[in-house]
Amino acid sequence: MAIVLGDNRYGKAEVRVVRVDRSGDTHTLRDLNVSVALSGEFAAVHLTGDNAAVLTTDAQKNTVFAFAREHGVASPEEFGLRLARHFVGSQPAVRRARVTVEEYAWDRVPVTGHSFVRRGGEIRTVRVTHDGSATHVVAGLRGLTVLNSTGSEFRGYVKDAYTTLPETLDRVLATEVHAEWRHLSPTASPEAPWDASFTEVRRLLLETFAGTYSRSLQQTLYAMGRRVLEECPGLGEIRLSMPNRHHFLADLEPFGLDNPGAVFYAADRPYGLIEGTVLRDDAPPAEEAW
Ligand SMILES: O=c1[nH]c(=O)c2[nH]c(=O)[nH]c2[nH]1
Repeated sequence: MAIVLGDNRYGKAEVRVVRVDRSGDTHTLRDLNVSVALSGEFAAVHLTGDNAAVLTTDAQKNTVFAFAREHGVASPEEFGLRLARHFVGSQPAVRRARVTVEEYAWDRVPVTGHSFVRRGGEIRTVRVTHDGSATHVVAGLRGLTVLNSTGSEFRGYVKDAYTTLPETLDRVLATEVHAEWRHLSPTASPEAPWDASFTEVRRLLLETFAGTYSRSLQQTLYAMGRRVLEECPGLGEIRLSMPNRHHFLADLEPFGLDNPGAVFYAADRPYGLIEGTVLRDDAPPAEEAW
């Protein structure tokens, strides 16, 4: 009996690359999750610790970003083919490359040429509270994921000993809106046009996110809440919770490539979490509604 190495592969999993094409006023967006798995002549790596044949998973990740910049992303198939052929063609030890690509679909928000809403994943919510006399309806949504590929800056903040974030005049602003709004009691009857009301608030949130030039996500949050209350007199209060889904500019300088807002790394965690309530100052408080 001998113990032997069986099937094996290695690579970088879930490279979250976002390619923005800014040619013209109307931007286009490709949002991919790319995984690479290489296999071939890698017995020595496992058996003796000899790394001579290893193309690092870090380099594989860099290749994904560099190819997105150099060649663009015409389709996930084209991008996957280009990568797989590159790894097999350039590395003698690699006999097989498996490139897995997930694409997240975004629809345009027609207000601007640079605003997008992600397809799917959105949930409408309702909380009804009734105690025999008073009734409260809190309607809402979560998972409304939106992105502006320009029209957002962030600067002028505190620079303490631990601040390293560079100021920016142009960044991607993306968030997953979680919003709940409280209907004032007089409108809280079963016959009220609830669907129309929901559609209207959702439209206002989306349009305001898209149409607001942002100096911070906090400012955008307030603008969204304010617009909803201005347009919907039957609402007393809106609570918003908005994670800042950071999109960091990929550093392509080591590969001799510039990156004028074209290729981003969509970070998963940690994320900034921006939360706030916007309310009418004359609305009766109703903590029990929440
Ligand atoms: O819109 C932002 N608000 C912040 O408070 C913040 N903090 C940070 O690091 N980036 C951002 N962006």
